[in-house]
Amino acid sequence: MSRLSMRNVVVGYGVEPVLRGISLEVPNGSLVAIVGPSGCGKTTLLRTIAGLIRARSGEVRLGQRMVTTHGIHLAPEKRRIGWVPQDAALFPHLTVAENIAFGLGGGRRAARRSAGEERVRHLLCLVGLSALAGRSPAQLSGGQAQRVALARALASGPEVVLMDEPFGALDPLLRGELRTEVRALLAAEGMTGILVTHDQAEALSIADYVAVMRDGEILQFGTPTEVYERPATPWVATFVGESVFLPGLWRSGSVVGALGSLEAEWMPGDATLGDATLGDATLGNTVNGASSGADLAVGASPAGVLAYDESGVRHGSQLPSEIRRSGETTPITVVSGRPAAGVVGEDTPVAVLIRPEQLELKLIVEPMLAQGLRATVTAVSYTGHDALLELSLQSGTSCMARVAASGLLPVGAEVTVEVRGRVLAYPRAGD
Ligand SMILES: Nc1ncnc2c1ncn2[C@@H]1O[C@H](COP(=O)(O)OP(=O)(O)OP(=O)(O)O)[C@@H](O)[C@H]1O
Repeated sequence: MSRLSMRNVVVGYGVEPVLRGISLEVPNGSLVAIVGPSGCGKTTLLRTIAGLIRARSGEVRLGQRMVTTHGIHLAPEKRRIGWVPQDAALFPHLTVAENIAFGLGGGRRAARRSAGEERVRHLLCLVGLSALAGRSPAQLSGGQAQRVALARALASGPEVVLMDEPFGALDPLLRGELRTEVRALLAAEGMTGILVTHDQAEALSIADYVAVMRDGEILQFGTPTEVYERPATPWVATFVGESVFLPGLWRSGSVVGALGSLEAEWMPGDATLGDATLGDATLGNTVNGASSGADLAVGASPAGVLAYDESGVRHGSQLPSEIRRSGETTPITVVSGRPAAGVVGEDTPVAVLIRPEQLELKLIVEPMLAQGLRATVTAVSYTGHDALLELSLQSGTSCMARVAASGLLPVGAEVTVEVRGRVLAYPRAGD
């Protein structure tokens, strides 16, 4: 069941929309991380859910309640939303317990009265601050203040807790600790959370689902593993993690390029696929009654990319962003796709995604005996637990490999390179 559902939401401050047809289904009790470059609309998305800004069109549903739709805009205080801002924003003249009680509603006076209530004591205990109930915010560390802000947001038992960069101002160690705590707290209260973060690693490590935004659109919504291992587009791949893209040629199920012949999977990507490409795709959201996970066929023609349902009815004209039926256009997200065997033309130029950890390196000790593809280490970026090595392949192509710090190799080392697992092949725009 979806706790939060958004369909086709368009929001803007001026003429140009900032959110351009957002559709999102957040399952009950899950934690969703929203990532995307600065200015792409993450905070605007949270503000829209909270009702702090009116949508121009589209629908927002919280649980069973439609809170935004044509002509309807439920006031923020009636939405049962908890909000955790970046800087805690506690009331300086209220104690810790009173700040938490403020979240129960009724204003400051009511907060002073209800500071000793069972619910407040429970929340103080939940965030580990029972001993500091009587302190003023000025006497708290940054991490403690954020815990109070979280408890305040949870106080009224909201349907959804929105968190806008809640750990942004904290040092990395505390950040790590607090995010684990927040996840546990939301789970303990059975609440649904939406977290905006600038830290991709944080998003991938704590969220049940990650939404990757760019220019007011959600490019991909999926589990951290789906988003990292099967990014919808090359841009998403690069945004969520270290990526190496190498050119190659598609040969029915494999790609031939600088790293030899690699087993590969075709990804529909956001570029034009060329003529007569047809394959399967999985719908990432709910559209016109077709539920999340429904199978679609994806095709491409010179006019654009098309989607078909099981009965062969054409649904869309511009995947992955829209689906059309009976003249109505609904945004969709295709979370996976692959061509029917043999349909992508042989020797179609592709960009191959390789994650640095997919490259296995072996130091060449006996050059005469070494077999396979060779490379030279040209730079080392040491991060403590592991390191990124830049490599120059025999062909002159550069790529990157991640190795454990214990397997660190010096600049100039000669190695053989092998690719672990399947690689992803994206159509190369403009070829
Ligand atoms: N009150 C406002 N009035 C006019 N434009 C605004 C307003 N708030 C935000 N914007 C614009 O809307 C766009 C999206 O802003 P938003 O704050 O939602 O982005 P963001 O992804 O949260 O960015 P960041 O990661 O930097 O916090 C930006 O271009 C911003 O300049």
